[in-house]
Order: sequence, then structure tokens, then C-alpha cells
Amino acid sequence: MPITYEHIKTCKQTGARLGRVHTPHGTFETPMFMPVGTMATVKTMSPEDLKAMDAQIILSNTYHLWLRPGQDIIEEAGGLHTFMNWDKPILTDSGGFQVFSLSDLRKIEEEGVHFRNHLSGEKLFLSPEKAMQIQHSLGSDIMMAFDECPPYPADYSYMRQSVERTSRWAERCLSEHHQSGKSSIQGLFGIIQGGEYEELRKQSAKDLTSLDFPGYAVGGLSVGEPKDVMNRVLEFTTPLMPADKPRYLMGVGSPDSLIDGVIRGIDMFDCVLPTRIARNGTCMTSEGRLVVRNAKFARDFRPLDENCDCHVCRTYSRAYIRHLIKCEETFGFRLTTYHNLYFLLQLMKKVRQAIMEDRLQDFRDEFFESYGFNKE
Ligand SMILES: Nc1nc(=O)c2cc3nc(NCCN4CCCCC4)[nH]c3cc2[nH]1
Ligand SMILES: [Zn+2]
Repeated sequence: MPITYEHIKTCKQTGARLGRVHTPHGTFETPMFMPVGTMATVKTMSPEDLKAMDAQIILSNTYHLWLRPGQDIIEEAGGLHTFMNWDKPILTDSGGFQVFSLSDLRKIEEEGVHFRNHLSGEKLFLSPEKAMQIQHSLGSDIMMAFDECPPYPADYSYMRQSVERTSRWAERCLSEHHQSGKSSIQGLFGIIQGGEYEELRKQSAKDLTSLDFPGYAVGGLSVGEPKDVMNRVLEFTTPLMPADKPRYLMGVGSPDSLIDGVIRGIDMFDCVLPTRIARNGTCMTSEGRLVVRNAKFARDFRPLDENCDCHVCRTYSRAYIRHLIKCEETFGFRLTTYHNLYFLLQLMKKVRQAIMEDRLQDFRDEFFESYGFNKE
């Protein structure tokens, strides 16, 4: 069993859990945020930067690495860990979401998905088996099943058909995985779909938990639905997921959504938000978002966040970082990216501490107050 979950405690104030996930490349504590390294790099960060900020696991993408450089090159390099010089855990998304969000979709069939390469326009085909073969070549510690992430909103009948097909695809992923001979060194998580429909979430959870996955994700969220819809879906979905296995909410990364997801029983998160907004000069701080490229910071020699102890905040000023961003200097993007990732990783460390002290609801209220979120 390459992936195991160790439950440490449940917060007495909320449903939040403290745990550890053991993988072939090491253990990470949960609740945990995963920096996204789509093209085998967390944009502008080195592995040393990621270790300095105590990132314990990163995410990469099957779809992108299949297209460029190709999984055969990465396999020849000895796998993704060696290729990118990251010796801690790696989770790879299966390509389901990327196909639907990046390519002009041609057709979803029982066998798989026909679409065009979003770079070259060439016709491509991705199936559950192919998605598993690519992830086996990459050698990720945690692989994701190949699923359909339906658009939001989607009507009930479409969603039901999609859930049933995703469940059949999950079975095909599992059998491909067991036939690969890699099931002792790589783990596979199932992805629960069903949109905002409780009956379909129940059906999807029943189908997938009847198959023995070492962990489960909640898919089909963070696709444009309002936050209260996401929170409602989590409230009736996480109780359907095994308590003794990791629960992963895909594509979620704003500070309020992370805290609210943890309170509803989620252990793992990933999102491009911190790294993406960093590259347009927007920073997450304890007092809310700070758009450092704004002219008002031209002579502001304070750190990005006066409550942050990261290397960037101890060394550089808003004025200097604003200057670099305005000049499109790569070093500027490195500084905002480092701080944003550090901010979210520190937030998760404070969340784990609050769970240990049974005060996560209080922590949520304090954080929302200072960050400027409404505390509804
Ligand atoms: N295999 C798979 N299945 C999903 O249902 C899924 C659902 C997802 N939902 C998101 N949302 C990403 C939202 N992100 C927010 C910041 C800007 C870019 C988009 N990523 C996802 C990835 C996913 N991967
Ligand atoms: Zn900082």
C-alpha cells in the first residue's frame, strides 16, 4: 500500500482533521496546500526555494507533460522526480480537467476523449488507460483517475450520465493500474463528481468508495460556482468519503476557501492562484490582497506584509518589488511568488496548529476579520 493516511486528531470546534499522508517519497502533514508545477516547475521557484518554504508536496499535470516534453523523455530521465530534481512527493492530475479547460473539445465517448492539441491543433485522444500509462511513466507518488469535470452549471441529466461514465472510467483506471505492476510504488486517488446535485454526489461517492482507492478527491468544483454552492456541496460530500483516507479538494486555493474547506473535512488542496496572481504583481497579505504594482507603493519601503517572516518580507521593500514588476523583471515575479506560496503554506501551518488547539472556528473568525473577508 504505497499511500497511507494517519489520522492524528479531529478539531473539537469543527469537523477539521489533523493527519499525515505517507508516500514513497516521504510524508506530508495535512491539512496541506500543494504548489502547482504544471510544466515540471513551480513557475520561477527552484526546488531549493520550495524546500526553504517547507513545501512538502507539489502537483504536476499529465496533459501538459504528455504534450511537452512527452512522457517518454521523462521516463528516460528516470521519472519526474529525477527530471525536475524534486525528491519529495509529487501528485499528478490526470488530464481530465485540462482537456476540458484548454482544448477545443471534439468529442467525449465511452472509450475516451477526442480533442485537439491546444498548441499545435493536431488531433489527440486520451483514455483512462492512456492517462494511467502517462502517469506511470512520470512516476508520481499520487496519480488521479481520469474523469470528466463537467462545466458549471450542467443540467441533472447530463451530470448523471457524466457521473456514471466517470465511475466506469475509474474502474478502468484501477484495473490498468493493477496490471501495470506499479501499484506497489504509486497510489491512485478516485475523483468524486456530481456537480451541485446531492443525489449524484452520493451515487459517485458510492461507486468510487466501493472501489479500493487509497484516497479520494472532490472534483467538479472551483469551476465558477458561487462559494456558498461549493461549501454546501462539501457539507454533504465529505461525510460520504472514508474518514481513514485523505480527502483532496481539486483546484482550490484562496485563503477563505482553504479554511472553509478544512472546516468541512478536506485535507489536501492545490491551486495556481498564488503563483498566477504573483506574476501580475498581486500579493496575499495578512491584511488582504496587495497589488504591489499600484503607484501608491512607489515610495513605500515597508515589506509586502509586516506580519510575514519570509525571506522576501525580511529583505525587500514594496517600492523595490513594485519597480521590478513594472519593469517585468523576472526577479520581481520570483519575490511575489515566493511570498504568496510562503503565505499559503504558513496559513496551513496555522490552521494545523488551530486544529491541535481545538480553536479552528476562532482562528477562522480572526483571520477573516484581518484579511477583510465577510464572516457570514
Ligand atoms: N481531474 C480533475 N477533475 C476535476 O474535477 C478537477 C476540478 C478542478 N477545478 C479546478 N479549478 C481551478 C480553478 N482555478 C482557480 C484559479 C485560476 C485558474 C483556475 N481545477 C480542477 C482540476 C480538476 N482535475
Ligand atoms: Zn512574506
